[in-house]
Amino acid sequence: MDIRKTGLIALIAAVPLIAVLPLPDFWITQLNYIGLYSLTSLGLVLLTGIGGLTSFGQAAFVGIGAYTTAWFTLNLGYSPWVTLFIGLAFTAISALVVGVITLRMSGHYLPLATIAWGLSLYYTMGNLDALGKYDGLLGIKSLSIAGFDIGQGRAFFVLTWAILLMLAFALLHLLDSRAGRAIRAMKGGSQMAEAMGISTFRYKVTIFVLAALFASVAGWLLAHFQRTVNPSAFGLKMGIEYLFMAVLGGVGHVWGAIAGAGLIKLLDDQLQVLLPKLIGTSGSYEVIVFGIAMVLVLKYLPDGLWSLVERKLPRKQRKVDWANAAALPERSKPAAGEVVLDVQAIRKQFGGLTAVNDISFQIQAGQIVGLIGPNGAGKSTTFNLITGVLGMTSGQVVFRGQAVGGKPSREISRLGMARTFQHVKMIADMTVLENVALGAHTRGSKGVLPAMLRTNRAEEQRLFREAQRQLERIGMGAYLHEQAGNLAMGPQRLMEIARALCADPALLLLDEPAAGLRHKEKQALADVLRQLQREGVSILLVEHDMDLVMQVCDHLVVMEFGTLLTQGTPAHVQQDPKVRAAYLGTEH
Ligand SMILES: Nc1ncnc2c1ncn2[C@@H]1O[C@H](COP(=O)(O)OP(=O)(O)OP(=O)(O)O)[C@@H](O)[C@H]1O
Repeated sequence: MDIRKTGLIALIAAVPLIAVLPLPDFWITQLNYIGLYSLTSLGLVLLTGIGGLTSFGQAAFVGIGAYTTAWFTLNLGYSPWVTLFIGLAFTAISALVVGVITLRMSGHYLPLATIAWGLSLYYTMGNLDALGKYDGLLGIKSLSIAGFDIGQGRAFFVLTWAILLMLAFALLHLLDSRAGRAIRAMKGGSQMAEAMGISTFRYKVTIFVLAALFASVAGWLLAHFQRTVNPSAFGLKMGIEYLFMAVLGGVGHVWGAIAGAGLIKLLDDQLQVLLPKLIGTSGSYEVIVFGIAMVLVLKYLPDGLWSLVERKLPRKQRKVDWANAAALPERSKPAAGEVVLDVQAIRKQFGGLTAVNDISFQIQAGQIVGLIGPNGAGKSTTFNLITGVLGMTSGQVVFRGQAVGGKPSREISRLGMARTFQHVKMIADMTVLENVALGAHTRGSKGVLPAMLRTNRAEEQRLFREAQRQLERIGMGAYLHEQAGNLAMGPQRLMEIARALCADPALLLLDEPAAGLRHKEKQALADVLRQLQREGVSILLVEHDMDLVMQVCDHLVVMEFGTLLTQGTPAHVQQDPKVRAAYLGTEH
């Protein structure tokens, strides 16, 4: 049995064991708090560590869960088992509203917005008479099942840690799924994910709500454990502390959330006693120590303390269980000779600079068209106009008979236009197979909940089967389980092509696929492109390597200073004096 499995079994077995061992009550209470804090910091692993969205406002969601159950049980006599769901509903609604408003913001605006949200909820809780103002609400009843008190001590420990472990496993399942790969793809920016047809905004809102729900469950438990609620537990200071826990533990790792919460809770208690003794006066000196520890961790161990453990653990290879999975549905392919792409006088102006000046060309089914020109000619901009990454100033792009100008890149990609990037965009810590499966995102449908409940297995097998098929198609069958970040440039670029092919595209757009490749790798790439062409794939190739372009292209479009210099067969273009002059930099 591998060490990971042993560790997990030990963790699961520890819960009932701790409950029956004669541990002092103090330690059970400590573990109860660690469990409660871990629930919130687990949400932050998803939101901040995996999704790349920083929130200082999680404590406010803990507050919504806590105050809802307190108010409904105290004033209306509802059962806590009902108020849990009322609290979750309130949390979901408020997270949805806050999320929809703030998650379109980028950079530092989002953390600032979550600070504002955390502050405003804190003062709302502190100023409402119905919520007992800053004194809060007292006399909340303990949790019980059939008259048996499970709201304190060991029983509460079992309840909290059972919920925590259940959610931790649900999160692990989520991260290893179609939805999880989409969430992981957002961290380095939204461009790659959107090009895979993923609505990054929808996933951002989803993980924001999910993290808030985790916090809400913690709030519900906390209210019945402490039997009182007041705003101080849900203010900005706590919001920052939750973030500390997640970052210190290892914000990218599920188990890091628990490690971080445990460490902060235990250190906090010890330092509160030790530091005043050492310094000789009382004060919140532990905050200063945490601040320094945080800076050191961020500087020297940005992936948190859990990454030290993770490094020591053996990597588990995914079990190949999809050999008999059903094939994914395929889109209808263009007939030979059909115009797949019709670029009609597209123009892009950046202020006074016309980067693309009324460029027109067509691609027919099964053709490889090369878009060439000196540096700064406007090739990448043209590429981005076609794929919807940039909006055009004027003109139109017709893809398979449909005008796509003005559509966002994810919609264009869903119509069957798949692309690679000039600078490879991938998730370095995922395997090649998982990266490639991301390309088939729009060919699956299972979302977050089926992933957490693990009812998505059949679809996952179909996606992996397709990813393997595409990797084998381009000769990368031996790399399935390799970590993508460990690949050399050549295989990385091939991996991107396999990922694009996973979308079952009618048109493949390759942005400088030969850049950084060695001679042999370029030859292999040329073979792959010719093979794809034989299989009926149409390709638009932006490329500087003239040998490759002349070898594989049927038709060339030459640009210079944003304008169309000429177009035609490679032989025709090679003979054109204007092209020679453009490349040699002479007058024409
Ligand atoms: N976002 C932008 N804002 C302003 N100018 C831009 C922007 N993107 C590109 N440009 C300008 O548009 C022109 C065309 O750039 P583009 O990157 O499309 O050329 P290219 O042919 O792809 O060059 P290369 O081969 O070096 O990648 C350049 O003068 C560039 O500086």
